[in-house]
Amino acid sequence: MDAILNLRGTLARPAKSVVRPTQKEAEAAVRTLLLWAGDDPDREGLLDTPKRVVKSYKELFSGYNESPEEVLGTTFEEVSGFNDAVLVKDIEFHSHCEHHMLPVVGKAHIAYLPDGKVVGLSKIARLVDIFARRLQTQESITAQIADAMDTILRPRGVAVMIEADHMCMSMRGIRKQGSTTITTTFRGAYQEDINEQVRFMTMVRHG
Ligand SMILES: Nc1nc2c(ncn2[C@@H]2O[C@H](COP(=O)(O)OP(=O)(O)OP(=O)(O)O)[C@@H](O)[C@H]2O)c(=O)[nH]1
Ligand SMILES: [Zn+2]
Repeated sequence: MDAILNLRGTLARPAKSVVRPTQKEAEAAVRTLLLWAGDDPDREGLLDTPKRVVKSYKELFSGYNESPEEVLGTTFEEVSGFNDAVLVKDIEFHSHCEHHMLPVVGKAHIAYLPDGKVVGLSKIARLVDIFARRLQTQESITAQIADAMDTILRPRGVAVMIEADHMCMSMRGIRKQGSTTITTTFRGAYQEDINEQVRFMTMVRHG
């Protein structure tokens, strides 16, 4: 054990220190799983697999090292008084379910009603990746995106919709192909005004 990892993104989870294993320890764990799957980790094709898996985990779970506060920290106020809805839709993401560690593939649609300042559009897509690149439930990603937008940007309202396919539903277990899960959540004016919700849904579906 060589490092204490201070989990960032306090909006998502309470700050907590976890002990991160060394790369060698992580590779040994992958080797154990290869044996558990019934294969021979010493055959040529699998020799570098533990190293590759550990490297890919760094990328797939990079969201633990990133902070929503930093990403949404840069805002612009010079927008000629614009204060109507901004919707970024069809933001594709890849995540992993926290129950089976299997892929969740989907799209996020995020709208907000600015209150004097707007955020760079790419930052909204970055925010999705911060939460997607962690072990998640779809409900949690939805709520965490909305909470981050709400508490950091302080807009008049936030709406989030996520549509995703869960591999743990199709590759294993119940094995139902093609089902999609949709989650929505609303904050501020979107929560209070059903017309804003309808407008959001219409913009998501019809542009
Ligand atoms: N609500 C919710 N459930 C999820 C999500 N991802 C996976 N699940 C579900 O988590 C549940 C875990 O159920 P368990 O009974 O503990 O585990 P399991 O025996 O592997 O369940 P099965 O998938 O039914 O075989 C399953 O019903 C999954 O479909 C998610 O994002 N949100
Ligand atoms: Zn799952």
